[in-house]
Amino acid sequence: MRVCVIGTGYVGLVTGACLAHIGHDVVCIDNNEEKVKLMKSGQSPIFEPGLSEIMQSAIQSGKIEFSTDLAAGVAHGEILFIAVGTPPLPNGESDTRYVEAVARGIGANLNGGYKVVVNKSTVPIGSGDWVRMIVLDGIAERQKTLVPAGGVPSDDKLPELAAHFDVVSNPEFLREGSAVFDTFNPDRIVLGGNSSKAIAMMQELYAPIVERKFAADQSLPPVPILATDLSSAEMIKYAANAFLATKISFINEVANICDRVGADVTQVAKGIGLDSRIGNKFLQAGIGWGGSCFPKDVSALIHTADDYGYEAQLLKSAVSVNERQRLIALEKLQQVLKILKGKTVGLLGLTFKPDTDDLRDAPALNLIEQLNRLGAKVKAYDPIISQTGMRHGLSGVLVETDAERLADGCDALVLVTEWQQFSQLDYAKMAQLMNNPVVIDGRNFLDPETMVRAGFQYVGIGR
Ligand SMILES: NC(=O)C1=CN([C@@H]2O[C@H](COP(=O)(O)OP(=O)(O)OC[C@H]3O[C@@H](n4cnc5c(N)ncnc54)[C@H](O)[C@@H]3O)[C@@H](O)[C@H]2O)C=CC1
Ligand SMILES: O=C(O)[C@H]1O[C@H](OP(=O)(O)OP(=O)(O)OC[C@H]2O[C@@H](n3ccc(=O)[nH]c3=O)[C@H](O)[C@@H]2O)[C@H](O)[C@@H](O)[C@@H]1O
Repeated sequence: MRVCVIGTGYVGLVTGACLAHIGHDVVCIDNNEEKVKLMKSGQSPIFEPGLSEIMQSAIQSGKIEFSTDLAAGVAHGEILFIAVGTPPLPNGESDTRYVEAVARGIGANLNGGYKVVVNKSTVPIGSGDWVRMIVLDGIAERQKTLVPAGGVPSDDKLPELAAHFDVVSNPEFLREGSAVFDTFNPDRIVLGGNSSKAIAMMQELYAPIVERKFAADQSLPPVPILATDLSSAEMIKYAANAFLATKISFINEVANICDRVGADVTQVAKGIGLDSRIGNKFLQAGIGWGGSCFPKDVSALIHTADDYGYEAQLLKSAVSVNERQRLIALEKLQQVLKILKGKTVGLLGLTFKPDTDDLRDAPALNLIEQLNRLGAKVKAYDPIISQTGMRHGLSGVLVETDAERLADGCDALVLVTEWQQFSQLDYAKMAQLMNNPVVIDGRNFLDPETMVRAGFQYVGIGR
């Protein structure tokens, strides 16, 4: 099928490359010229395992193209994905201006053939109908420009074009760091909309994935497709992220109680996770959830509830537990070192989770800010950020090129991100290079006994 993906970030580029990999003809549009230039040369502007490989093979087989030309993308695609960002506004509400610009642009460039406009971006509930309205506005604006000078505006073609597109909500559930894997191995595909024609086209688009043709385990039953109305699909996305974020806040709260009573949260998580009603995923206690989505999506849902006069108390608590948890490493550093002024703290990891280069709303950023405020010097080593020099949004921290340089002269280390590489460092050597070999394990990732044998004082979260 002919697909156009507008917005080539973590979601758009992965979606475009994966759809090209399974045989569709994809045009990816972005208004960032630098990014488009890079992608045309076969390079991915983001770090995501497996992405460059499938991008390059799709380029070679002619299945994917990159462009800044929205008109050409709209003309090409029978399915048009909107995958631009929806960042948070200061009041927590979702900023939908990029979605609006794209929807208007789609309307202004519709060419008469039937199109499915797909909301892949995470958008406030009700956005499906709103996007339809904006596309219609775009069509109407173009109609006006087609009127000859001095002529009477005519809406003649408007009904025809308006009848030739439908809007579908197709929320995305991929995780950064495993985005390609998640796209080929989804737990479900949600399709919201009221046009059976549009839903049928989406089912055709996803058929190879549904049939597990590109799955890690091809013997699994087909991927469930859930067809819903627009609003329910939009709500499913927010509810899923809010539930997962709340689950993490829950285990972090339990960890803080464990710390006080002398229990070990890693054992407690195992014990409750074996109950199939609870499940063992997303029960890893630590320094809190971050990233580009959990914080903004939970805030947006709270804001939506507020708009309808409902106070989302549980969600607000999940957020406040998380805000406090973001500072737990600082509390522990103060317990061990007492005074932080003049001390040097080394951070192992900067990104909000492993296997990504994404620093958006990373817990490391809060920690750096607070340590600076208290007069500590902060250094960091991150396997990706240290290598690529992608330091956007980073200040008040010296980024070292390896873990031993990081350890040199430190009064404590804090493991912020559980990069797999951090399980294989030469901690005995690192301990010798430090002023004071203390490690705060912000992700309960390291083995306490190994760390003690290496000469460290080990402090975990709730263990
Ligand atoms: N990052 C993630 O893991 C996930 C994100 N989402 C949602 O997907 C959406 C996109 O998120 P990301 O991919 O992280 O965003 P991103 O910020 O990485 O990428 C957005 C892209 O859209 C481009 N763009 C903005 N305005 C444009 C326009 N008018 N025309 C063409 N391109 C334009 C930007 O240049 C950028 O490349 C958001 O709504 C997010 O909540 C959903 C699931 C997972
Ligand atoms: O909407 C989105 O953007 C995406 O948000 C999350 O994906 P992502 O943010 O990429 O990464 P996660 O693996 O969910 O981790 C989010 C945060 O929670 C933290 N986390 C995760 C799991 C856990 O047990 N404990 C914990 O503290 C991570 O360290 C990270 O800071 C969801 O898992 C995806 O399903 C969703 O599509």
